Amino acid sequence: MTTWIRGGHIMELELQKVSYQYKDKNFALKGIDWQLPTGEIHCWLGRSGSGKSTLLELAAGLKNPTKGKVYHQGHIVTKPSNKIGFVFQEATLLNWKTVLDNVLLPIQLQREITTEDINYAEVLLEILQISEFAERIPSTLSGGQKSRVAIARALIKKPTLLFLDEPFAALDIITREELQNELLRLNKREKIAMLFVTHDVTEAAFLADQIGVISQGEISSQKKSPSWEETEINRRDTQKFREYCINIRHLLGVEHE
Ligand SMILES: Nc1ncnc2c1ncn2[C@@H]1O[C@H](COP(=O)(O)OP(=O)(O)OP(=O)(O)O)[C@@H](O)[C@H]1O
Repeated sequence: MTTWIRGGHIMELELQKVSYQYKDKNFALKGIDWQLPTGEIHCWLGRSGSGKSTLLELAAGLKNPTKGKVYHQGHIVTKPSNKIGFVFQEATLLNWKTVLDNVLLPIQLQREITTEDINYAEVLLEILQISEFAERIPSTLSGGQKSRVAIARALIKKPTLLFLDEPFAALDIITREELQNELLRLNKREKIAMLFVTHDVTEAAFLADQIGVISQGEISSQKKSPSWEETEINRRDTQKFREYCINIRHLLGVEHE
């Protein structure tokens, strides 16, 4: 396997001059370059309609660029692979299956489920603190609990890279922050790289090692996160974090809260 090293870092994902145009030609992504090193969390932040979801779909191999190339671990991407997981805004769980079976679904679609798979699904439910709901059906869960199931399902095939498209947009702020904390813990514990799309400045500031601001189909600016000495839970209450959020708002072109 080719391993791509850039500036001493192994690249999980690399976009090289990626362009895309919808057939009606009303919207285009223009020559986007991006590098996501192994184990980091990057956020693409932008207003509605700026092209975040389109770019994420290109990065995940759900769409193919009109021009340019996408690489995962040095291999060119033309379709989704087992090494990636995807979490969408809607949890899209099957209501006729239990939570455990929903988590195992990506495996069931490919091959026979083994005891090892079930054990791993149970570990994921435990990490995401939803073990007690394993035998429930999704329609009996809250929005936040469903999001946890969707994350567990995205991790069942042990991806090295997780794509998340505004997964917490419909949740209340407290649940949202709990799940953001959970993602950080997962990232540290399992060393999974994440590419997270959001229009929420605080969410991007909290999660990302690097933020790319997307505006009208281009990455208009990039910002590397400061190093945080505070624990992940307390970080949001610090002056340093608030100032960082203001900086990012300026990059987005937002002058007032
Ligand atoms: N299938 C499609 N055909 C034509 N245009 C599309 C299609 N899907 C999206 N677009 C257009 O592409 C642009 C970018 O859409 P995209 O969904 O990537 O933006 P976004 O930043 O993710 O927005 P949001 O935050 O509202 O989800 C928009 O102008 C949208 O109208």
